[in-house]
Amino acid sequence: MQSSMWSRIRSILPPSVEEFPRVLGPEVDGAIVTCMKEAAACIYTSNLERCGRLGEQMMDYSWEKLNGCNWRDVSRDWRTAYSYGCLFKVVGSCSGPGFNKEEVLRVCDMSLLLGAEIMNNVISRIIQILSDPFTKDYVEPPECSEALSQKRQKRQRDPQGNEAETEPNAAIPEKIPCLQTPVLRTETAIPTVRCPSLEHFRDNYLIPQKAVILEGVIDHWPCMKKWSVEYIQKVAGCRTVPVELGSRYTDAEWSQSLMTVNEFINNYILDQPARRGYLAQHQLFDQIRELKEDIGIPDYCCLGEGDEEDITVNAWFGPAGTVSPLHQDPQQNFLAQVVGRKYLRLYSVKETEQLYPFESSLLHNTSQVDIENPDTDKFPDFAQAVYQECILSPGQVLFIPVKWWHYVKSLDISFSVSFWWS
Ligand SMILES: O=C(O)CCC(=O)C(=O)O
Ligand SMILES: [Fe+2]
Repeated sequence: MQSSMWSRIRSILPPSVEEFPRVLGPEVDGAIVTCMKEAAACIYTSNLERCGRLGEQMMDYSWEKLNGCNWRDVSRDWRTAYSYGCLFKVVGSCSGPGFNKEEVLRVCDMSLLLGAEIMNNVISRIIQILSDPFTKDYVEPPECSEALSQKRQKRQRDPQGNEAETEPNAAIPEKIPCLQTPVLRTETAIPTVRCPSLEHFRDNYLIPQKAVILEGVIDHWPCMKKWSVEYIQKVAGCRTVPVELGSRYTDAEWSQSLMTVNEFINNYILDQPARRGYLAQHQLFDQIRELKEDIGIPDYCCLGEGDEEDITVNAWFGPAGTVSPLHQDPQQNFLAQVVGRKYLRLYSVKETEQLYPFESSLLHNTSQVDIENPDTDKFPDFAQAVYQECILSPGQVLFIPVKWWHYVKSLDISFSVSFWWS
């Protein structure tokens, strides 16, 4: 069984040990450099079990370096060493007995999430092989199938309590309530335009920096028909992703954790746990190619000066009730709503003083005000700040001008995709 998987992985590795990369950056200890040389040699002497063990050692050792300081200070050399460790471990696991696809995928994802790109994206290419149903030892991961689909129910309730037939792709379980839909005032409503021309959008919204909801611009994206909790589980269930735990990132007890999409969905979407979980601000589409094929890039991004590769595409997937506290970002944003609804409140840059940004450099782009329950003694000018708001529904794309403050709360199980561009 394993031989097919291993032979496909072997075929994308360099043909001889001489062609295997030898160099790790100068910051990496000599012991790890030696480990790497030996592990590489093991591939070509078919000592694959030892290769896997050495990979594990490299991962463990580099792990300490990756976690010993702030993420932004972690050296690229150590991230590279970590990824080589992952590669060797994968070689050991795919070639030996007891091959466990989920475990191998987990190691690959750890490399994508924490490591650096190595050998022309070899880890992503291994993931492709693992995900290819025509590779002989492909097995449907148990968590991705039967047991979970049985957990789901066929009907949903709207906030008023009326029963509605669920769309075939909605698959929202009945026990997850939707939040009460806020009632919006017409004076504060963000305007909506249908398929504006590039020039119209540029002249009326981009240049004057005005928020607007675009309609009809993502209807043709496959995600609009395909995405549901069930589909995400099918395509990505066994993949490891970062999840934010806690009500909001400004809370003291907020943290982040790595878990599989199945664990996230079972524990934080299908169940109602004490802590909220949110797969937030993650570049999921760089990690999972199949999902990237379901989305596009809004045409209006071409009005920016950057190239398409400079656009940061983030996934935001979570239950009803996720909150992104009032904050601003340094780029223009198209927030595309694919599944469920979100309430958004926007304040222009002009209102900044009345929003009381935190003073620390880490949180200076975040307001101290809890906008749903503002402390008027501490933040007396907040009530005067002028805002706009909307309920963003599936198929709508909100343009949030650069540095505009935004507060976001999901009203249903929700999946949005944001495009940060300049
Ligand atoms: O949807 C959310 O929770 C936050 C989205 C956001 O802040 C962004 O796209 O910049
Ligand atoms: Fe944001």
